[in-house]
Amino acid sequence: MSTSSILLAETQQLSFRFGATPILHEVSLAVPAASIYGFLGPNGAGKSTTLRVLLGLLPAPAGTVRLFGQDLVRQREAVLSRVGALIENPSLYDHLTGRENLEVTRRLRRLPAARTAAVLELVGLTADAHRPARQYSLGMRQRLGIALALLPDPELLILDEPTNGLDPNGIIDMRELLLRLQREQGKTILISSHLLSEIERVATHVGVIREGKLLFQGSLADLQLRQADQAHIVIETQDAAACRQLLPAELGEARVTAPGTLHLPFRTPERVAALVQQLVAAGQPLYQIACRQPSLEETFLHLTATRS
Ligand SMILES: Nc1ncnc2c1ncn2[C@@H]1O[C@H](COP(=O)(O)OP(=O)(O)OP(=O)(O)O)[C@@H](O)[C@H]1O
Repeated sequence: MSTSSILLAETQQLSFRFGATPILHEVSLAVPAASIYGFLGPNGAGKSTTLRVLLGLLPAPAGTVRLFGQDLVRQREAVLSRVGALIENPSLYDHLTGRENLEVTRRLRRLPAARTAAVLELVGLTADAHRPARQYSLGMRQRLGIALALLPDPELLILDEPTNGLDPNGIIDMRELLLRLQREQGKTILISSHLLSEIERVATHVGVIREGKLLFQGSLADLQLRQADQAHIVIETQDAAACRQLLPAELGEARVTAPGTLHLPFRTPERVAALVQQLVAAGQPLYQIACRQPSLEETFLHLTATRS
């Protein structure tokens, strides 16, 4: 089996209810080893719930959640010892310095003394380690939270919306940290966000969830392919409605978006050429014709838009 096909975190047909309210519907998440897996969806989609089930913080139906190929329920302690997590904001002692915050946890967990300096370095907080946590910016607090999660040197990091509320510099720092952890430390990172733009530059894989259902899962390249599928052409003419009437077979699925503008799905260049010929033959002026491809963000928004 190749490295990329080994799954470090996996749910199969995971369904979950809070009381009588169904929250997750048969979610089959597959997080490959060495990936940065962006788990995306709007607020309330079920991201945190899924991550909590993966971390054993919410009860999981037996046999449906695996970490490192092992059943979470049966091997709970063994597998969770290999996972580091930051869920919501980190709990910090504000009066203690960054270094002291780490030391408290390191001693409690009986980890080697060298780990504190190592994780401070990794998250870029060495120079600020002597300052009380209360003086830290939100971005620094999040990075200290990640340092805490990294103390036992876990193979898998699970981060729930770590960029929430960060300013652009904080987002850039976080992006660089994630890349460093994956590339230099070989970590696998599962990170949730409601904004594609915050993670599209670092994610290798994405899962898109809406209303508790996984709508898309694959590599970022797969999402880009889906984007290519949604390309369409825009025709500027004099009377869009008249063109549609003249060529019902060719323009039946076109949308008239302005008196002289038609939008229709792009199929092949040959079909575009044929359409242009037919419009001209029918005596319709063609002012402009363009092929438009939605951005990755538009593809994501289209996926997550609530359908009526
Ligand atoms: N303890 C709870 N009891 C009942 N319902 C809950 C509980 N926690 C979350 N929910 C509901 O479960 C659904 C999914 O919430 P979840 O927090 O997993 O979404 P999310 O995608 O992480 O969104 P957000 O970014 O807003 O946290 C929401 O409708 C939420 O109201």
